[in-house]
Amino acid sequence: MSELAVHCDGLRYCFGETVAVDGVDLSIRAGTVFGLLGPNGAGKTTTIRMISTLLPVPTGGIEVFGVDVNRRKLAARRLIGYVPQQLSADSALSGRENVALFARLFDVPRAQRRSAVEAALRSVGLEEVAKRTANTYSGGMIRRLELAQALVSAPRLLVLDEPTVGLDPIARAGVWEYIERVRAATGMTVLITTHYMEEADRQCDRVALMHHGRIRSVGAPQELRAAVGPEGTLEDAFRVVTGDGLANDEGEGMRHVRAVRRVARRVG
Ligand SMILES: Nc1ncnc2c1ncn2[C@@H]1O[C@H](COP(=O)(O)OP(=O)(O)OP(=O)(O)O)[C@@H](O)[C@H]1O
Repeated sequence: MSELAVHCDGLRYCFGETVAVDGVDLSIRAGTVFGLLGPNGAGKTTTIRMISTLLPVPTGGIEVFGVDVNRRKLAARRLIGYVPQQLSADSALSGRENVALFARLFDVPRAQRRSAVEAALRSVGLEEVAKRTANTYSGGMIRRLELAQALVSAPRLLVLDEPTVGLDPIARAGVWEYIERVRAATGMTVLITTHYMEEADRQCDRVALMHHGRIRSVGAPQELRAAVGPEGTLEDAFRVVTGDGLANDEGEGMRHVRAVRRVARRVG
């Protein structure tokens, strides 16, 4: 069997009375693109924050490339690049300065920093505009800049929380083109959360359907679709396994994220 990039066993996480993650088991093979799908509040962000060492693992276990994230947090963190849902780029800094900041934060050795920053900018097609401050970038360019920030430490696992939310279809396709290009060049494993079912269907090797803190189904998109019939979509598969739709995917939470991303760009 091929190497596992991520292995989660019996994950559970509560915020007070709210059970955000409720017994999640997950295995992600190295070199694949894996999508964690579900509506707002399903528990996706909490799950990937535990995998990325940004939240402790109170119950259950997680290994990233065989490294226990609870016991060896720093070693695990070195393997992971994380792009959060919230803006992580500083709008007052240039593209290059933003990436350089992450190179320092992630302990890229000083002698390699300059070339690592240039390589990361090149890998997302921003080398020509790297001198400009991030507040002059479009939404799609900012997302690519955030990708470069995560890539500068050459992670083996890239974790992206809703990488294309709030972008127009062309910008979304652009972000995916660069993710795919980097993956092909490096063999990196990619874990994304999304509520865009069609995008996951096109881009992911395997997906997990998450609802109310639990994984309801896992498989290749075509397997999950085929299980609901010849014309089945992932959305149909989701409805069948959860008895619920994604009707709230344009709800308060997502509107809020979009508004936050827009405002953060403007204040820069
Ligand atoms: N910091 C927090 N304090 C209290 N409750 C929280 C906190 N973060 C998340 N929750 C709750 O935990 C549950 C899971 O949230 P989570 O953000 O993991 O879901 P999600 O699937 O990523 O949705 P979204 O895409 O909206 O972030 C939700 O009920 C949410 O309200």
